[in-house]
Amino acid sequence: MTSTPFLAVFTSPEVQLPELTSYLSLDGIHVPNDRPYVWQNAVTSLDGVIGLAEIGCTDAGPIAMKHMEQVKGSLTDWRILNFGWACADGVLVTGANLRNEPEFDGWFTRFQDLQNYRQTNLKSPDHPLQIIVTNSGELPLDHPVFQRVDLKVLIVTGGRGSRCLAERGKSENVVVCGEDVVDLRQLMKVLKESYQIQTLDISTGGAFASDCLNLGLIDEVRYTLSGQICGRVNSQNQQRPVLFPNVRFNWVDRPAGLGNPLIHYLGIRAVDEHFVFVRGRVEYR
Ligand SMILES: NC(=O)C1=CN([C@@H]2O[C@H](COP(=O)(O)OP(=O)(O)OC[C@H]3O[C@@H](n4cnc5c(N)ncnc54)[C@H](OP(=O)(O)O)[C@@H]3O)[C@@H](O)[C@H]2O)C=CC1
Ligand SMILES: Nc1nc(O)c(N)c(N[C@@H]2O[C@H](COP(=O)(O)O)[C@@H](O)[C@H]2O)n1
Repeated sequence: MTSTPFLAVFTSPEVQLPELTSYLSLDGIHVPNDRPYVWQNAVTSLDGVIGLAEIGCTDAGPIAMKHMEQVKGSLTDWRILNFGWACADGVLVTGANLRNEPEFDGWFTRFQDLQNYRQTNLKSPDHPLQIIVTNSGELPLDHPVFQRVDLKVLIVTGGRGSRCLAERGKSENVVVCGEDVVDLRQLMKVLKESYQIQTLDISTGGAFASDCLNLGLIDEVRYTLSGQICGRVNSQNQQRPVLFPNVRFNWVDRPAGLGNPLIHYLGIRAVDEHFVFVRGRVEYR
């Protein structure tokens, strides 16, 4: 078993496999009986912004400072995210991911060393199942993720979304979980029981992830804390998307027996002066 220091510095921004496996080891995790083991991955500014939402840059890249060549830690963030995709049986994204990233052709690792790790060490299929969750059914059906023959894609929706998709001729690989909107507990159960998903990466924005947190469905978080402070609105005075828009700190509304999420930090990493990387187990106190 690899040693997993609590606090450490990555020796290079292009963080190599031994340091990735040490930081993000899945040794000893407990996969619940009724759902996969679930982690969320996100990059966030210090004030909780996960996308600038400016015209021409609706993705997460600017928060990770991907456009700034001198910021080496953006590569580390990208490697950590890609390592999660390499380890997961399924990666879950939302309609918003597809609408905001019309050119991104799938949530699978782009690095050959991580792909080799997936296939040789984990003996997993070439790519994780691409799980796209939508309530409205308003998906761009010409998105590149639907064009790749090497990717298995599953759309999960409720009754409303399935009608919308059917009207547009899409019923293949569409699963209905819930009545009008998606029942997230049922979704997780179906992924485990019908699709054999033991490990699930949630690479969504904050709205979906915090709905899952509210229901106690996330076991682990992997956050890249970017040194940026973005402000809550974009140049058009519209709210920017944030990491925890829906977490309700209202004990009365919480499901019976489920306390508020509390992060128990498992590992903290640094690489250059712009980012801190944290991994934590979610406890529900
Ligand atoms: N910094 C980061 O790490 C990341 C940033 N992003 C960025 O975040 C922004 C989007 O964030 P955010 O608005 O929070 O979006 P989310 O990714 O959380 O997606 C919201 C959409 O997800 C679907 N959805 C939300 N909750 C549920 C639910 N309970 N059940 C079923 N479907 C649900 C709906 O899709 P529909 O409308 O189709 O019904 C909704 O519009 C984008 O700018 C994106 O680029 C995205 C991923 C990671
Ligand atoms: N943690 C993290 N770091 C980044 O740099 C990210 N971009 C994301 N977001 C996820 O990555 C997908 C592709 O994003 P880009 O188009 O490269 O910005 C995006 O769909 C999110 O799932 N997360």
